[in-house]
Amino acid sequence: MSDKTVQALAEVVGIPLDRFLVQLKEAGLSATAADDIISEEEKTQLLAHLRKRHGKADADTEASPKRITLKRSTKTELRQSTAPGTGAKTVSVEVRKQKTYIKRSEVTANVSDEQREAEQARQALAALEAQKSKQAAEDEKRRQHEAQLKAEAEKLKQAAEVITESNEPVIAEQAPKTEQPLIETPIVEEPVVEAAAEVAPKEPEIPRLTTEERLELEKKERLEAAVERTAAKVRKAAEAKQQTLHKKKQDFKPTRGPTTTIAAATNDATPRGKGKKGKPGRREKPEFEIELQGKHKFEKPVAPTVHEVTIPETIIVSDLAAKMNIKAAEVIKHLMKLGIMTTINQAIDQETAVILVEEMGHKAIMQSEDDFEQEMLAEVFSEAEEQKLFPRAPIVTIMGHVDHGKTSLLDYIRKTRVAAGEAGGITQHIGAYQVKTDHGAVTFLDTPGHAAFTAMRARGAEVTDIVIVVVAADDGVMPQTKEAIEHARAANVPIIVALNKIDKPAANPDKVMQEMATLNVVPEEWGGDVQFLRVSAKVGTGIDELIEALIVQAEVLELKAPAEGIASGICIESRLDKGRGAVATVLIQKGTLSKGEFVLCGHEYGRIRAMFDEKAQAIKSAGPSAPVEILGLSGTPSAGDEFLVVQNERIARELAAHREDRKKSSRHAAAHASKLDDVFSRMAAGETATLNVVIKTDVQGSLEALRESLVSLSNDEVQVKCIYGGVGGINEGDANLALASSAILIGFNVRADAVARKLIEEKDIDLHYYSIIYEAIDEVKRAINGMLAPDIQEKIVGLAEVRDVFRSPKFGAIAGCMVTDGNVKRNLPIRVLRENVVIYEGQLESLRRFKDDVNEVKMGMECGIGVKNYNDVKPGDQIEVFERIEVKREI
Ligand SMILES: Nc1nc2c(ncn2[C@@H]2O[C@H](COP(=O)(O)OP(=O)(O)OP(=O)(O)O)[C@@H](O)[C@H]2O)c(=O)[nH]1
Repeated sequence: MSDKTVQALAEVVGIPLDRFLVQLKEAGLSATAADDIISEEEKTQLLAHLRKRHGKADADTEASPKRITLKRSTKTELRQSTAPGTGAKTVSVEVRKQKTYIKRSEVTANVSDEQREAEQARQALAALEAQKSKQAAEDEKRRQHEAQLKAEAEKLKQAAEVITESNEPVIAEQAPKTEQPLIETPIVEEPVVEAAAEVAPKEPEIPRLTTEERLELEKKERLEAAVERTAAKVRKAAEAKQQTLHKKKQDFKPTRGPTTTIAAATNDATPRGKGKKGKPGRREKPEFEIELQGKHKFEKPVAPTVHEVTIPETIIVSDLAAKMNIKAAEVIKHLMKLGIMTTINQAIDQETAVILVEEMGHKAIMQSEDDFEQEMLAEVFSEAEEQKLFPRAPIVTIMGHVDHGKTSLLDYIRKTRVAAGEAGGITQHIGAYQVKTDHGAVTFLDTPGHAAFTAMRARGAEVTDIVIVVVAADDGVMPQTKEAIEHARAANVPIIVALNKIDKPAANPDKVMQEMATLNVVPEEWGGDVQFLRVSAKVGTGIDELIEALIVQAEVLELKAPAEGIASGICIESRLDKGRGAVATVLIQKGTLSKGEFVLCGHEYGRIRAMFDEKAQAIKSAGPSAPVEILGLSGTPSAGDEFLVVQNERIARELAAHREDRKKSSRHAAAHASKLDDVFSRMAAGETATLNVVIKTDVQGSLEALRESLVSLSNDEVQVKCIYGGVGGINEGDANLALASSAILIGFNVRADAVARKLIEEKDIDLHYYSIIYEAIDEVKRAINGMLAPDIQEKIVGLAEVRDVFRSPKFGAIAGCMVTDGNVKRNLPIRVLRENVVIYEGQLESLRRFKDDVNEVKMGMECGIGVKNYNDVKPGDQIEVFERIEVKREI
């Protein structure tokens, strides 16, 4: 044990300091002040002195402890005199290690017994008073605190029961201890001890709390308070949940399955929370429970929803997914299971879509492309009665070879015939005009050339009634003359031949007639069925006769149309006018079109704000075969688009939207253009017995050979029909013709130009390039017989345009090129094209970028190309790089 100060020791033994100092002095110790240190020896000396003073034998001194040690529990015997004259009573005293001690009365040796007793009683009372008031204050404080806690969580007290209960014994434990006469030192005969022993049981000493104990107590109190608060929260939340659930149960309607699920789930969770007996257990998604009380709540579907999915002839994957209310990725995944690889923007056919939809548990409703339109149109025509048919003016297109006078002829007719009869003449070109004669009217489509004619046909618009084939009498039949004839025949439109430039001395109409006859266009005067008229677009010779011939032909054709009722027709051309908006020239085919009516044209619609004729005069209405300009459409429709009057804007809008959708789908859908691959299957299905081909070759000789060979492949089951054959590269007209006639395009040593390529790609026209005749024949033969073998197809991998030609002593002619498409690769075979016709086939000798030899040059880059064994490359030529790949085919 360490040395202590006088003050500390006085406190330990519970004697007032000044009295303790006196005792020290009596014991002969040197310490005189409170701060003086008392050593262990001095302590022993003090103890010996005290013992001596209290009458203990000196002999005891030997056995007495040499030091004062506070033991945890020591038992000693005290002798106490109960009354004067009686013997002393032995009291057994147990000393426990306590942190609080009873204050002992000051013992003074010098005072008399009475005085001592009085003094002791006074001091004991004072101490008691002080302790009592202190204890009372502490009790009051605790009571207040408890009252506060109880007020806070009165209802939830049991939540904190365990803790409260567990605390109580602690306090109770302390109480009995205070009742025990705890004496620091066994000074038996000291009256002070007597007093203490007597007083203590009556008025229990209140333990004086040390700082540590106070802190401990405060800590416990804080903990209790925290527990009470948390318990209160838990209780509150539990009550709220209980109320909500109760309310939910009351609100529950049998039809609302999802709510039941949630309620049940929440109910299950409740006991779990309570299981921890008031302890704040982990609550699962409290926000969710709070949300339940609000209006917005998630209702989890309990059963799969079956959608009725209308499926058009083709449908884009993303649209199909939207109709089933699922993600496109799901559709793609299911399609993959069906063995079909698609992308989100790809169209799938109706049959596949139906299988998929049914597989996914929905109901598929097959819808024809025209179902909706027919439905709507039925609405349009519901009021239309059987209309009486009246003869109508023929609609005429002029075709012919370059410079043979098509435009001149149209101009002459327009200027003379229209301007002569009508004041003001034609002030603007609107794509079509009408000529009136004594015998009737004739409508000319002011778009000369077979390209426009076929383009319109390719869009499905059969507008023309009669074709005038113009042949310059001084020039004769030329390639485009033949094309014009082929196109007219393909459209099954009667021909009238205008032998133009008859005013020219060199004109030789008989020679032209002969040439035409070889093309199976035999003049009437020679016993044929085609009218030939000698005209001059320059001087006007034979123009009247030409118009008369047209009227006669129209009569033969018995062209008739209802003059009244709902109007319909074809859009000839359209443009966007700065001041007037969308302007469309339409050709009325049926009925009467009036200003103010709602019109649907292609996927544009609107109310006709104004209507003009070819002389730009405002008109209120127009009948069959009349070309008119209309204002008020939402946009510019395409040439060949059908127009139709509808009852109201709603129908116009809905039909327009439907057509727009259709257009979107058809753009993605596989084109319906004929394919060599599926000829046999179509034949087998009884769909076709004809294989139409359009042939373009490098030279006339190849054309004839190929045409004859292909046509001769016809058998009892299938007929190969050459719709058109010509010399030169494949142009837009050829592509349109192939599309319009569902024909296969064959290019023999020729290539398609850029415009044609675009169209071929867009419409997915079946184009085949050949450089060996028997290969072409063989392939068509196999297609007919349904024996398509693995096909060696040529794939064009790159195209370079020759910009300049240099001479190199080493390589000869080097073509300075720009790669315009794909990649030019050094090791692949090449062809040199001039005006889309193959002029050479061979290998590359060198491929350079600047001075470096390279293996590949990409699109948009310049390069130098040396062609092996060929030095005749010219600027403007194209060098085509191709490879042969094997494609397995299926029928
Ligand atoms: N002498 C004479 N010249 C004519 C006649 N018709 C047209 N021409 C001339 O032939 C040339 C070509 O006439 P166009 O009307 O441009 O021929 P086109 O067929 O329309 O030509 P493209 O538009 O290039 O296809 C012009 O110089 C006309 O003046 C005619 O009957 N007699």
